[in-house]
Amino acid sequence: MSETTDQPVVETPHGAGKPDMIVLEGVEKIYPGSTQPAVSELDLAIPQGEIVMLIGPSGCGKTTTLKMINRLIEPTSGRILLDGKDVTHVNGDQLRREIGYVIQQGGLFPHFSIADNIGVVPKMLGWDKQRIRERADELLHLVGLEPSTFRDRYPRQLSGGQQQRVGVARALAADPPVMLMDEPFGAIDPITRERLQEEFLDIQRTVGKTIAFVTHDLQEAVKLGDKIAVFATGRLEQYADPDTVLTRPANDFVSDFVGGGAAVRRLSLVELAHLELHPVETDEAGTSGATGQGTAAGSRNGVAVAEVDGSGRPVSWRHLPDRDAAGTPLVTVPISGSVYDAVDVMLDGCASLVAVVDEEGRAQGVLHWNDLVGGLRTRQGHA
Ligand SMILES: Nc1ncnc2c1ncn2[C@@H]1O[C@H](COP(=O)(O)OP(=O)(O)OP(=O)(O)O)[C@@H](O)[C@H]1O
Repeated sequence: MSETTDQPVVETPHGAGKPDMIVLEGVEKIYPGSTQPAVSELDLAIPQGEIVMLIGPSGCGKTTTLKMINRLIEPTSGRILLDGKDVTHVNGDQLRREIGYVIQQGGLFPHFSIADNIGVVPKMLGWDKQRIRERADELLHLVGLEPSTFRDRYPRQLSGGQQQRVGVARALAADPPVMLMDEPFGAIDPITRERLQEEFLDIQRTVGKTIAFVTHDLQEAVKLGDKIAVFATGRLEQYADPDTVLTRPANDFVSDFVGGGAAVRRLSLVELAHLELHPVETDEAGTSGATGQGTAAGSRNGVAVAEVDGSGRPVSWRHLPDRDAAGTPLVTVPISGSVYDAVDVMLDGCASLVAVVDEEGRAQGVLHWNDLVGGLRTRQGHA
């Protein structure tokens, strides 16, 4: 176990060559009537285009920190810079129009239609109606909601996950460079939450915002964060990339917070697309083994062969080199996922191997349970 240090360990305060978009310098918050700072002498720099996850136990000052960035809460002392400009004393309302903000359950206005919810900030900025309408439709598309179905509905007519998507669309409406997200997926069931996380990463690949994101969930922090800021009460204990936080916790507090299971959590950092997978061949259902499409004669002793449906999607194992194909369930995982997702699918399906499939659902390779203990091999050029 590492020693407890007096200073927060800030290992990667800057992104490689990227300018810092959000900078907190010696920021402190002491609420009226309190003697203890809720946030104490905080230095934090978030590089442009990165997602930084703020995590820590309840009451440690995550939300206070987030709300000081858009000045919903005024810092007692210290400076906040956005894109190099000191915003500590600028007009707060003005500032908040330039910063996207997403909260739990979307925080939508119940009496506004979905389109009007998305258009709140553009309207304040004086955009004309046509432009606001077009922007709302564009963003509904981006977050996976069909505009013609959703634009005229009211928030109560949407599921929690759909409301959350609208919350993200609303925050993006005026294309702010910075987004603040306060447990946006906290109140969503685990399956929907995972889907929203994937979609959020997809959207971020398109929009490239600088994002400060509060979460309670370490797995979420590891999955979404370029960096993780771990807070104890009012204090930053470690600020580093997820792998470093999991493998080299800065002190006993972080070590205890990360807890057991760090090795399993790290599996979500290993992308299937970067792995050397076992080869797989395919036979269309109904064909005999020898004539199946894609099956090289004589190769099937050493190679897994999956039976595929008319669309080329694997449905069952026809041949497995070292086990009974008929008795082994065929489970699949998308190649855009991580080894963690593959393990999850294998455990869920009681399967000792998984077919990794592309976007169309076609088999690209196989990952075996044994690979996890025997050592995962990455493809050349990918660490
Ligand atoms: N308006 C307020 N007035 C007084 N104290 C406050 C106020 N808001 C928060 N606090 C206190 O400041 C501390 C930090 O609160 P904050 O909400 O930032 O924590 P958090 O890490 O976001 O917590 P949680 O994970 O439970 O949401 C807590 O002790 C809280 O009680």
